[in-house]
Amino acid sequence: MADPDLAAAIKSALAAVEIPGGGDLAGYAGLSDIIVTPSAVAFAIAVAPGMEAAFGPAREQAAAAAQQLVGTRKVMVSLTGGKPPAKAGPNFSHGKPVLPGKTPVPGIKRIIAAGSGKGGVGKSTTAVNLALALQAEGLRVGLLDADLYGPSIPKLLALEGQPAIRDDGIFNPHDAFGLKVMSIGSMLAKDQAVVWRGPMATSALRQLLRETAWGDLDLLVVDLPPGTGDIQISLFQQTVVDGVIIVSTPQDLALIDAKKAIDMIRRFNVPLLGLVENMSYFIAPDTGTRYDIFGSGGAERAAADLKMPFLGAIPLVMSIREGSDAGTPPLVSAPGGAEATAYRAIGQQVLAQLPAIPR
Ligand SMILES: Nc1ncnc2c1ncn2[C@@H]1O[C@H](COP(=O)(O)OP(=O)(O)OP(=O)(O)O)[C@@H](O)[C@H]1O
Repeated sequence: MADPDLAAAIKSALAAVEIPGGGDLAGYAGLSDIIVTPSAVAFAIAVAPGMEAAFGPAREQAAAAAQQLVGTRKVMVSLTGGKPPAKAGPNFSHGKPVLPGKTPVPGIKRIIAAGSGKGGVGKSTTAVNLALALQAEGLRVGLLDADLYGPSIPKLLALEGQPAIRDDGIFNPHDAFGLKVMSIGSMLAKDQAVVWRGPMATSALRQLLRETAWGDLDLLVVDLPPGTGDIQISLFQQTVVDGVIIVSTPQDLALIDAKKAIDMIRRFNVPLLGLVENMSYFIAPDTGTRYDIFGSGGAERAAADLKMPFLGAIPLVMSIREGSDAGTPPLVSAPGGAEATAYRAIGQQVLAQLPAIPR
């Protein structure tokens, strides 16, 4: 069945799901769009605060009804708190309609995410240095490590200990070089393996995002896990993400994987800010000579093919690896150096792509 037909069939099936207070889910104003991807089907039900438990059975019935129609695709139905939207019409953010179910995170003006098609391409390193680069532009910036399956931000920023928890159960984020930082990694014992099942992962994300005292932030950078899984779906469903940057290495294989991630982001109508090519070229530490070890221009051409901006290239340099491993990113250890300059140029491109941030 074609994707739009499948979404329509699921919506029809939801007419059989009763909701608290009378009526059915298909006709409920808090039902989001039904997103169909090659491997998953996802939608959200926005409910008034305190109504989550009452809507639990409707959520389960909706998931079961959808599962019957979608074969092996994975079904994700999330209940999102906050006020359901008024029936009168859609909300708007930056002139675009906001899907029902999406609620802003109080105090945060913009949210951007760093994603990649596969692991190990330097997404977390890029997210950290991009956050610092945006801070260097005068913004108040936070960083959320949503890579629940392989959190690396605590190491990259040398975060120590666990975040403090206030009496009301809200986390106080870490402060790292002026950034407000939360990572699931700082809540785990060292080297503890994490196996998150879908619902646990999404509720951990919700908690990190919404139960952290971020204060007033101009921008939050979210480090996503690689690929196209529960965390991405959950983030895009529950709040307005102003844009995603895709990090890729120059090898074609990585770009093929990146294409899948890009396709998914487009399906969720989240703006793609552009492609960053990491470990793009090598600079000899002794002579400063540049070597295009994988050929040049691959990611730039790929960005053009994918109709998305090319944000810039980051060299493959030992100082990035060593500084990252030691918890001192280049933006901190050598703010005027070539690496920091490359990240700052990308930060400026990102800001140029985003809607202006009100001050
Ligand atoms: N430009 C670079 N030059 C040299 N080393 C780099 C560069 N970018 C990242 N690295 C190194 O590559 C390794 C992987 O980086 P990182 O953890 O940021 O990748 P990732 O894509 O977030 O991976 P995962 O998704 O598995 O967490 C790290 O050891 C990091 O220090």
